[in-house]
Amino acid sequence: MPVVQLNAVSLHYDRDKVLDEISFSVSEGEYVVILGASGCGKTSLLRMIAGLVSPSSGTIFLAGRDATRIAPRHRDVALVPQHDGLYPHLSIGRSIGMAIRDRVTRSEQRLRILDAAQKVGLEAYLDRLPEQLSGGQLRRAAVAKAIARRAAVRLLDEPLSAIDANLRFQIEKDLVSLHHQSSGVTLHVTHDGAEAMRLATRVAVVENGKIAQVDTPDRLRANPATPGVAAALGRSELITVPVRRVDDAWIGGDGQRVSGPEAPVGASATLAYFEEHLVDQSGDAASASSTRWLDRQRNATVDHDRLLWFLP
Ligand SMILES: Nc1ncnc2c1ncn2[C@@H]1O[C@H](COP(=O)(O)OP(=O)(O)OP(=O)(O)O)[C@@H](O)[C@H]1O
Repeated sequence: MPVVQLNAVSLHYDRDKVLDEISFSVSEGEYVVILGASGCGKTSLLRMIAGLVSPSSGTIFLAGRDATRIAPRHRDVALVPQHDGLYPHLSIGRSIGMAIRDRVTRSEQRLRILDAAQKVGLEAYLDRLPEQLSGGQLRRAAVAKAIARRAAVRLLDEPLSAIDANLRFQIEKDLVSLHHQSSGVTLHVTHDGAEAMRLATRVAVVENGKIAQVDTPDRLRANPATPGVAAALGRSELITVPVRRVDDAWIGGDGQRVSGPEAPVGASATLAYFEEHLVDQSGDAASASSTRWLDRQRNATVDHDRLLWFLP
C-alpha cells in the first residue's frame, strides 16, 4: 500500500489551472524529489498533500485512507515550508514544540524537542529566537520541527535554498540520514536538478502543471522523456537544435548529417546532450569524424550515440 497516492489531482487558483491531473504514488522508504522550474506548481503540490489547499478535483490517499478532505492536523504529515515556519516571537525550542503540542504529553514533548534538536545539531540553541540564528541554523530548526512530529510523510519545500555550498553538503547528508532513521517517506521540492540527482530514490519532474516523468535519477538521465525533463535534470549544458529528416538521414541546420532514430521524411526533431557527454572541444576533430555531432556555436562535440532525440 503506498504511503502517498494522488489520483488525477488538479488544482485551480481562481481560473488558473496550476496542477493538471497529477497521478503518482510514493511507497514506504522512498525519498522522492519533486523537480521543476520556478512557478510550475511544486509548492502547491506539497501544500495540497499537507491539506493546506484543497484540490479542485481528484483524490489524495495517505496510508490507504482517502485524505482529500481531512484537516491538516489530522494528517500524518509534517511540512517544512519554504520560509522556515518558525514563530519569530518564540524560542526555537517552543517553535519546535508547537508542532506537537496537541499530540503528546508535556514530558514527551520535551524529549522529542531535544531529540529533534540533537539530530540537527541545534541542542545548544533551543532558547534562542529565530533572529539569533544563521540562515543554515534556521533551516535546520525548521527540519527539527518536522522531525519532532514523527510523521509518516515529511514534506520539505526547498530545504536547501539560500544555503552556502559547504553547509548545503552537510544538511543534505543530515536529510538523507534522517530519512533512513525514520519510517515513512520524504517528498523534497527543488528546482535544482543536481540536488535531485544526489538525494532522490526517485525524481518526479513537474512541467506545466503535469508530471512529465517519474523515475530513478539514473534512468531519467539516460532517457529523459521531454526536452523539459532533460533541462530540469541539470548539471548539464543542454541545448536543442532543430534537425530535419531528409531521405534516410537527419540534417542539422548547418547541413551536418547526424545519425539517429527512424522517422518519416520531412519529420522535424530536436536533439540535446548532457555535459558529461561532451567528448572534446575541438571543431576540427569533430568535422573529421562522421560519428560525432558538432555544435559550432558552442564548439561542442558529442558522439552520435550519446545524443538525446526528441521527436514530436
Ligand atoms: N494562493 C495563490 N493564489 C493564486 N495563485 C497562486 C497561489 N499560490 C501560488 N499561485 C500561483 O500558482 C503557480 C504555482 O505556484 P507554486 O508556488 O506552487 O510554484 P513553485 O513551483 O513552488 O514555484 P517556486 O519554485 O518559485 O517556489 C504560480 O504561478 C503562482 O503564482
